[in-house]
Amino acid sequence: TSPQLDCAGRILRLDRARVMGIVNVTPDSFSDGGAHDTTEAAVAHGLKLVEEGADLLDIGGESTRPGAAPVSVEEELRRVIPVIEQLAARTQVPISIDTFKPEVMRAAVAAGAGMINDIYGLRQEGALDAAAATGVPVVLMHMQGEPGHMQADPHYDDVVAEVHGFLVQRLFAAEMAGIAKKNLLIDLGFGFGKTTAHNMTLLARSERFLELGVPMLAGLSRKRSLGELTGRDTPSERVAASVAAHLIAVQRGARIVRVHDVAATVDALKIWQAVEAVPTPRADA
Ligand SMILES: Nc1nc2[nH]c(S[C@@H](C(=O)O)c3ccccc3)nc2c(=O)[nH]1
Repeated sequence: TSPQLDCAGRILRLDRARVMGIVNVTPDSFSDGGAHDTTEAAVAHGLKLVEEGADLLDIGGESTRPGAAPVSVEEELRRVIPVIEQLAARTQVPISIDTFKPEVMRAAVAAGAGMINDIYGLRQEGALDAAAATGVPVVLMHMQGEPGHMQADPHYDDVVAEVHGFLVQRLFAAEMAGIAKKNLLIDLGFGFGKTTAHNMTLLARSERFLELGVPMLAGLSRKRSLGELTGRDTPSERVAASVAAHLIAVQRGARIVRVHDVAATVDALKIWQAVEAVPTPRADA
């Protein structure tokens, strides 16, 4: 049986790389920031990404960009719950909640989310128990430091070994908390306490993490490192770089890519899948 994730009843097959579309529900990312506008615009954006071919959506109510103001539980719930309810009702794809707050995890799954995406790798107080109680798959991501200062001066003796060790520890903690291994995914956390050199080293050596035995998610979409490498100072000018980076991530083992530009990424992966489908010549042929 080919690998798959049961996202609260919505099955995400991992027989081929899957595309996770990003839906940010942060007032500053929509028109006048009014609550109704924000919900409506976020739902419309999510529906558009599914039309473009997204296999699942990632709903985030708190920007974790360096320097972003923290958001209260109440405010984050006000932002994400209506969007999750509407998208779960109007699409068939699994909905992931991008949060590190236990209360938001529980409420989001109750509202229809089928996956938890936690940039803190369930390290916040109560997060392990909350995630275990929901029974949905969880993405455990590596981050060095905190969003507020993680990019000040990231340093590793051996970035691959240190990220690997962190993920081994989080996988163990999650399984000890009662989360089945079939419900666990890992993510190297590109841009979370890493220089561009660190990010490229991790991307180059992604296959090293496959021995952990769980699907890997990669998120490089429009990130600063891609801007540094291309000279594209505006995130929306980093589409080609993002597509290239995610194609490489898939070639080196990633099973899910978290992207803004769904249509472009879906097209690129179709070419990859066509090449993957070509049978390997028989040794004696
Ligand atoms: N699992 C997983 N979740 C994620 N959430 C985000 S937020 C991202 C942004 O797109 O703004 C971002 C980029 C750089 C700094 C802060 C926030 N990035 C990921 C990721 O790489 N993996």
